[in-house]
Amino acid sequence: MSTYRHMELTMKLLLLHILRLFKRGVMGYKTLLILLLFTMALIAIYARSNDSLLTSVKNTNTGKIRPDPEVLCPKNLPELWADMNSLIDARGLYPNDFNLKLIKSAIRCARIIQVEQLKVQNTFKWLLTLEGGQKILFKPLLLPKGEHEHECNVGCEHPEYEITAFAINRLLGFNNMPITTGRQISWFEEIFSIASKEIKDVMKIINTTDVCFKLRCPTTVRIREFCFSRGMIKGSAMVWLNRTIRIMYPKKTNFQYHDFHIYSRLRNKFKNSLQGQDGFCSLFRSIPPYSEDRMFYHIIDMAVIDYILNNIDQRHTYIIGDDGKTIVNIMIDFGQSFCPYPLLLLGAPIYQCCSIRNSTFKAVYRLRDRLEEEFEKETMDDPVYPVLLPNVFQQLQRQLKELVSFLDFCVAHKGMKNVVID
Ligand SMILES: Nc1ncnc2c1ncn2[C@@H]1O[C@H](COP(=O)(O)OP(=O)(O)OP(=O)(O)O)[C@@H](O)[C@H]1O
Ligand SMILES: [Mn+2]
Repeated sequence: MSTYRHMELTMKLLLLHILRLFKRGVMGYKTLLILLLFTMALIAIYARSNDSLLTSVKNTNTGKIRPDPEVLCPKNLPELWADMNSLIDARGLYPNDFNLKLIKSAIRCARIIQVEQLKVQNTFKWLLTLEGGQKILFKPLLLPKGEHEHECNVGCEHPEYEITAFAINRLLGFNNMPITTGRQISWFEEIFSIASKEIKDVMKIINTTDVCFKLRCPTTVRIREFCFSRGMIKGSAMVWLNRTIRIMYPKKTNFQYHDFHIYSRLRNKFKNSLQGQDGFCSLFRSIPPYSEDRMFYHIIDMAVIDYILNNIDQRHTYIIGDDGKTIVNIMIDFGQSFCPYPLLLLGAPIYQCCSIRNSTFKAVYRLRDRLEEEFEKETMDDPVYPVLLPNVFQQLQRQLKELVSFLDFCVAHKGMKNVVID
């Protein structure tokens, strides 16, 4: 029971006791009056303190919400968001020389003006509108870092892996994942006053300082309560693309990128093709749009990142460019990364096809030699820092090394000029 509920009951009992004593003639009118006045004063003080509880939490948290006082919050937000959105083209979502630091600090500290609950799929998520109009997909960190609720994180996902995926996507020069960073949000200071009844109904305020909600991870029976101390919620914040997002389903077949995956083996007609048969890659390449180089090598890039992150959930996803025609390949959905089991088949597009873009090939080897320092540089100022626990980071290092060994194998068997494509 909360302290306040306790106080309320104690005061009611005190009142009853005073009245009982008066009835028994133990006290006179004067004593009764004094005691009643004293009790009423106590109730008034209690009511005031209860009323100001939200404010008092708010006050103690002031100054702690902004992640890093060193990073100034950008002022010209509407222009900043507009510039960012105008940079999307067929090559990706932002250019190599883009000022990510500035955008990330804007995502971390811009005022939240609207919050919507997105239909809960695998992950509890809010769609936030930040000052200047940019929408952000916010997924709170629920499970403790490194804890696996279910095999391969199906069910309750890990939003810190979205932040990791963005860093790796960036370090490999793909630049096709929507910009993602950690953000800390205060329920009391930033959400409460703008939240709809639907959102407030989900959240429970306990002891008026901790905010909790109950959630059943879709694949598990158990309902868990997740609590945020002082209402401070950390999570991943991803730029929302105001576009139609589509998943690639090649025409006249149910054959798609997922067909390489161990998890989709059961659902597709090509299940036997996955068992390392040589013909699989040429079959894949003969199916539009994978007959087109740009599409095929995007699949290889996806396999690179999925292998490094041991992620089972990615699909070939794209948006349409400003001209209404061009396909812009993007990468999303990494909350199920770092499956604790080795999933060799995630690397099938690499070791079966043995064909990769020169830029990806070089970036993979470069990253292998500098992963620790580069990842640290990308994430050191993140509010969710350290983004990965040491054992998960070691898994990342291991997976990257294995990926390099696939490429070594390809080069040894097919020769560099047949593996690396310009
Ligand atoms: N940055 C984004 N911009 C626009 N739409 C997005 C973005 N990220 C995700 N979406 C849309 O929201 C859907 C759900 O997002 P996401 O896959 O990240 O959530 P999830 O809870 O992990 O769901 P899933 O069950 O598919 O794993 C996506 O399929 C996509 O259509
Ligand atoms: Mn997901």
